[in-house]
Amino acid sequence: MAAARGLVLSRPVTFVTANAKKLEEVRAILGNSIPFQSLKLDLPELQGEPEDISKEKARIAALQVNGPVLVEDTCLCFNALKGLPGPYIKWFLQKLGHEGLNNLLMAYDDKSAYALCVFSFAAGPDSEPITFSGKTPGKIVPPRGPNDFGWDPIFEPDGYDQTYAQMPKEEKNKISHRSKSLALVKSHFAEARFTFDVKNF
Ligand SMILES: O=c1[nH]c(=O)c2ncn([C@@H]3O[C@H](COP(=O)(O)OP(=O)(O)OP(=O)(O)O)[C@@H](O)[C@H]3O)c2[nH]1
Ligand SMILES: [Mg+2]
Repeated sequence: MAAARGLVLSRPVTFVTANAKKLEEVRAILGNSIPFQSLKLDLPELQGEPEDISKEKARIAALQVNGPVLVEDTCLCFNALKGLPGPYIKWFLQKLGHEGLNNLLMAYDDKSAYALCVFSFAAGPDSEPITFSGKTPGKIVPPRGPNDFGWDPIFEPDGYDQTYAQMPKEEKNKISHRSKSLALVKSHFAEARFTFDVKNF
């Protein structure tokens, strides 16, 4: 059936990530709101500002998939360090661990931080990616809770006495950087009136 208005995507959106925990959360947050499939690829990442990193990931992903893609880049930003480690958190976490990340803030009273998630959508290899940013403020604390996703045990969102890791998943998914960013993605899809030509899926 032809769409009355808007853009028709003749292929499902592919969410490209090498991170299974991200995918799990994206599945839980999106539910059936946007039909998507996933592809496990570790995309190269530019250095620089979060939006530019995310957009470039989307450009590379759209070329590889040759169709519509969603990607995201996640940052953990310490206010005392003027936003660092930011997009480099993956490597800081890998090298320093939770204790080392806490130690980075030892010399500062200000332990405040924010989690930032920047999704990018590219309709195809020839389309300029659009970004959607979601931010959750909080603070860096000694680790509490299960250690099954990145820096969740050391991030305590403002207004909560639990770390992301201690919160039930549904609770984290209601207030997280990722869910805020995905809320914007969802409204973009609703406003742009993307229609999925499901017979091609
Ligand atoms: O505790 C966490 N709670 C989260 O909600 C969360 N989201 C991402 N991360 C971690 O932060 C780094 C981002 O780097 P990142 O965006 O480049 O991800 P990635 O390389 O793992 O996957 P991708 O780039 O293939 O999508 C990686 O170490 C991720 O594991 C999180 N940790
Ligand atoms: Mg990455």
